[in-house]
Amino acid sequence: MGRTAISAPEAPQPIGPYSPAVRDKGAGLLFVSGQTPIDPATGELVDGDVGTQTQRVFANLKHVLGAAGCTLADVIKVNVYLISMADFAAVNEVYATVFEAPYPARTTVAVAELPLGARVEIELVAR
Ligand SMILES: C=C(N)C(=O)O
Repeated sequence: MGRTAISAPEAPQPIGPYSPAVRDKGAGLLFVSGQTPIDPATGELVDGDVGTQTQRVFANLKHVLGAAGCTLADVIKVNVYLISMADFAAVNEVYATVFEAPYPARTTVAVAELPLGARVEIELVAR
């Protein structure tokens, strides 16, 4: 199997049957599962607005990337899921503090719902 699961003890544990990240050795890519704003200390969503939620999501993503020996500088593609495009500007504000140009490619979509009632979920591809 070309799939190597990455476990990330400092990140929230998966809330379903998936791995925090999977490395594809052949392609040299790391696929990081969508992170929601779960506080790993409590296992619950952080209190606060979408900006606070986005900060928590990136903290979680950094833990998963770190467990795979990667950083945000290794990220090439980002998928952002929101429950409302009214949150787009607030998410971009946080996003611009965590990535530097040249920015990864990115897609942002609004969906009907996210797990646990989160306002934002973000997944990554890194190399
Ligand atoms: C939170 C997730 N990544 C999921 O449920 O797929």
